[in-house]
Amino acid sequence: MLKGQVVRALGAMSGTSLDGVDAAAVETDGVTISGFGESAYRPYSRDEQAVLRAALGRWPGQDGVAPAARLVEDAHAQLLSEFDGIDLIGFHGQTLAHDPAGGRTHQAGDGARLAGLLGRPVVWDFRSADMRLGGQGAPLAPFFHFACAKFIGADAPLAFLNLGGVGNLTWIDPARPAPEAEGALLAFDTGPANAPLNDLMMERRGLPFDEGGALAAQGKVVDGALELFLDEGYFLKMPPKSLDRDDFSLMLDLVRELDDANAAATMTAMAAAAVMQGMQFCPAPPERLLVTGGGRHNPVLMEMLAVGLDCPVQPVEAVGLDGDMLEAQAFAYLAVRVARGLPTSCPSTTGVRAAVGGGEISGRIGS
Ligand SMILES: Nc1ncnc2c1ncn2[C@@H]1O[C@H](COP(=O)(O)OP(=O)(O)OP(=O)(O)O)[C@@H](O)[C@H]1O
Ligand SMILES: CC(=O)N[C@H]1[C@@H]2OC[C@@H](O2)[C@@H](O)[C@@H]1O[C@H](C)C(=O)O
Repeated sequence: MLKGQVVRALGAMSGTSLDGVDAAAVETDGVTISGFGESAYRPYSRDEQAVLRAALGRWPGQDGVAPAARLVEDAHAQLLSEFDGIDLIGFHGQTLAHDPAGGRTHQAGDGARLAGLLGRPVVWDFRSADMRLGGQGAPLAPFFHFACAKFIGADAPLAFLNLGGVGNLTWIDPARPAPEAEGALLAFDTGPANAPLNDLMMERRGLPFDEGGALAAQGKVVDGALELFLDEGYFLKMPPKSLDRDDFSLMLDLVRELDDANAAATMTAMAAAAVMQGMQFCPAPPERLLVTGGGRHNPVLMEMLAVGLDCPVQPVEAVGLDGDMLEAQAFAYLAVRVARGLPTSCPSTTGVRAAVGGGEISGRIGS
């Protein structure tokens, strides 16, 4: 791929919430974002979710992993075949397990098979190269967040917060020349965000999540629970650092004795508290916190952040971005960087020893 050539890349993400696949097109040369294209979503059915859930925490070769991977590939093939005029695909796959301390991570889905099914080049396995060089393998969206900061014309430090199943924060100094430049980025997973609350809703109410924060709004945050939660060593650890979806499944125990509304309020407050704790690591106060991911649709969570932080907290829509598609767009952008041999992570985003480009390319990329 020629330097400076703008291509139309399609990114696809199947997130830790296991709700479905997001796909979105981005026009970019791998450095500058020229524009955003169409997007689409394919939810997983309840049966499909059960297959994925059964494979959570498992590694390649273990029971239930092969059917989960095939399901992920087929769901992507179905969704991505709807797009026309695509030069390159960035395929994240479905994280089933993530063990940064053990140096391994598992995203189900074979990009080579997907490339064959779609007849298009696919960049995939974005996290392994970073881990081989001592990195956490996550988060990887920060280089894209840096490009977004440039795209929106930011000229002072700002932060992006993704409230997915897990939360992740990227602090950015947009005055720096490139994302891998010293002092341009600091990134890490803040803690659990929606995943434990979703698990609580399923356990107590048979619902996938607390729509609009309605249940949490009826409850009270219980004294002492936040302190116990924040006692976890993870929150004191210096970034970079990353988490697996279920690293905090014990959180449910902290609210076991509470009624449904108080448990939901307390868990929502825990997600907010993890972010507030994380914000203290920012090298300089961000001018604003731009929130992406499904958690920005939860007004109770957003209000807790707004009250607890001393900078404006806004959904990314405030700057014209699409918070439902930012992660899919990130993998479109990262795919182009991989194709061009540019780095996708650096010491301050994943703890990797040196800036590195991660990703395998299947299929032939046009010039
Ligand atoms: N209207 C809403 N009210 C409350 N919460 C919501 C709403 N819409 C989405 N969410 C929350 O957002 C979650 C989905 O977020 P998102 O799609 O960003 O996660 P993900 O991409 O799967 O996760 P990750 O970023 O960790 O990979 C839902 O599971 C739910 O908890
Ligand atoms: C191992 C893995 O899949 N991690 C996800 C997860 O979901 C949110 C957070 O934890 C983040 O670290 C990452 O995803 C985003 C897309 C990232 O890599 O930036």
